[in-house]
Amino acid sequence: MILSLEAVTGGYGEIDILNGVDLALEAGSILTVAGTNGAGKSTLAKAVVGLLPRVGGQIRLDGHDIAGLPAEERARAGIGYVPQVANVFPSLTIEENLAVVEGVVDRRGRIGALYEMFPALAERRRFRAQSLSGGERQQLAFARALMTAPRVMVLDEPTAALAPSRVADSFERIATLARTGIAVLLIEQRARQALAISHRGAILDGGKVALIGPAADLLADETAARLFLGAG
Ligand SMILES: Nc1ncnc2c1ncn2[C@@H]1O[C@H](COP(=O)(O)OP(=O)(O)OP(=O)(O)O)[C@@H](O)[C@H]1O
Repeated sequence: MILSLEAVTGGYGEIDILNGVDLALEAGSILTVAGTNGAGKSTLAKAVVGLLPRVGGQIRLDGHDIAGLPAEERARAGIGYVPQVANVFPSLTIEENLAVVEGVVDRRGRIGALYEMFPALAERRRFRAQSLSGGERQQLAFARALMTAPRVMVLDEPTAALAPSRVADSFERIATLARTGIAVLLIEQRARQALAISHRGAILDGGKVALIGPAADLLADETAARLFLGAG
């Protein structure tokens, strides 16, 4: 397992939002985390990447406990993150947004590879990020996270800001990413579509994993479907 969580707790103030989460993710696989609003999905993403003020339990990357490391060190260790609200620098150009990412080996080569993966960004490389659509900004945030060649990508609702016509493309890109060996922790409201490209799925409820298993089993599980998967 490239990433494993054991009895992870944590929250923002006194109250725990995560109440003992156990999860494991294999290299090159996609694990979808679904659940109702407020279940703690974004909080879980923050716990993994190091942005939650208070975390307990164990978070292991390649067997090493990283729960005590600050976000920059987790990024350096191989964890990429695309938050729900795309974090790009609006006044910088697309190329500058990629060029300013720290800790990159072979910056030119990396930017070239990412332009191949995101042709829309390549076309607009000299434009400021503020001129991009929501979906393009998401692509830029994605590309920024990939600059450091992460081994694990944590994606918090990557399709939320997309026009419906772009959603399938985005899921396809995520599937491609996993085929390159990157492990993907995918937080999604569009649970059915996300599970369709995932190896495993977990349902978070009240800050705990209520159900976990192969994605196909979750899709076929009537209780999961009724309670958690919704129409998406
Ligand atoms: N920065 C914060 N400070 C305090 N409480 C927060 C903060 N962010 C989230 N919460 C609370 O933590 C709980 C879980 O929120 P979280 O965003 O993790 O849920 P979620 O499952 O991602 O939901 P959604 O799908 O709506 O994003 C909610 O009760 C929310 O109000």
